Amino acid sequence: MTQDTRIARLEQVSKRYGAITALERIDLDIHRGELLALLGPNGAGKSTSIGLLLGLMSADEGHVSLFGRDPHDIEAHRRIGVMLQSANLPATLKVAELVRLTASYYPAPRSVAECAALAGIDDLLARRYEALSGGQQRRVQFAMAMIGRPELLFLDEPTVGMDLPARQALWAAVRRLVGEGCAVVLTTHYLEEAEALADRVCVIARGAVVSEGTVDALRARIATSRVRCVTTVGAEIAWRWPGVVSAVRKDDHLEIATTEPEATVRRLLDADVALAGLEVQRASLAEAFVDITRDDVAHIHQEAA
Ligand SMILES: Nc1ncnc2c1ncn2[C@@H]1O[C@H](COP(=O)(O)OP(=O)(O)OP(=O)(O)O)[C@@H](O)[C@H]1O
Repeated sequence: MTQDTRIARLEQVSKRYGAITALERIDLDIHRGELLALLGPNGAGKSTSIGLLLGLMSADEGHVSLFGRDPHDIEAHRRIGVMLQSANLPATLKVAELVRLTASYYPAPRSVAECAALAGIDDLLARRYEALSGGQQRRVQFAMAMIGRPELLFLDEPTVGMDLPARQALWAAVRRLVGEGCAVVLTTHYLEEAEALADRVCVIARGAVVSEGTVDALRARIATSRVRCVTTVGAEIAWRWPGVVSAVRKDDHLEIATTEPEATVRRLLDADVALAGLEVQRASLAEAFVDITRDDVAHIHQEAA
């Protein structure tokens, strides 16, 4: 018998806010040790899904569980860490005090020093929280979310407001936590963030899961690759080759979309011995996301019109 690795679940869950249906019979499993990226357009139901798993609200229908328990259960809460989009923290406390206070809630927390090093906040410990920049506050919130050695960490748009080095440092820290066996649920609108970190991606739109799989599986839904090079070969010639979906000349570059990149590259090299600057790119997760959610985004815009 295979071991059940599911540590958090939404089963056929519906959630309504008055007349608005935020989630409609959604199923979502989070497995031990995985990094699950929860993606979707604005208003898709990501925060509501997380809110239900955290016990911040109750489902109208269906079943929600956290470590096999009710999500309000204090024992379940001691096994999770949370970084939400907004955090109401006592602003006048120093960062070290905030981190220590959070640690006291957990049975076997990291030391403040270890946590500060991992979150990159050593130089902020003596500062008052309210005096920090937005990006610095996010780093402190991350430290507070992981000081308890959670088995499951919820990160809701964790890198909003962070500069590139801070973002990359957080990615490295998240990778380390996952390497130690911590499961992570990440919501983000930065698709390169999901691409860099996720084992599995779940795309939610209009309250339901519309696509689920590895980053590679989602990218593979887009069959075309881009081939770009400096060449004298004309677009009208490339159009005739098998697999070529489009060919466009931009200054001295030829840009080809093709379902058979290897065959296209072979043709190009045969046709032009002086060809230079060859680039071949598979579809990105961002392109796959646009494709998967195209109908839903169009629907949202129609409703707004
Ligand atoms: N407190 C609330 N009262 C009424 N409607 C709400 C409330 N919270 C969320 N909604 C609605 O429920 C739907 C799902 O919202 P939710 O915040 O879960 O989406 P999201 O995917 O997290 O969006 P975003 O990417 O914008 O954060 C939206 O239509 C939203 O307007």
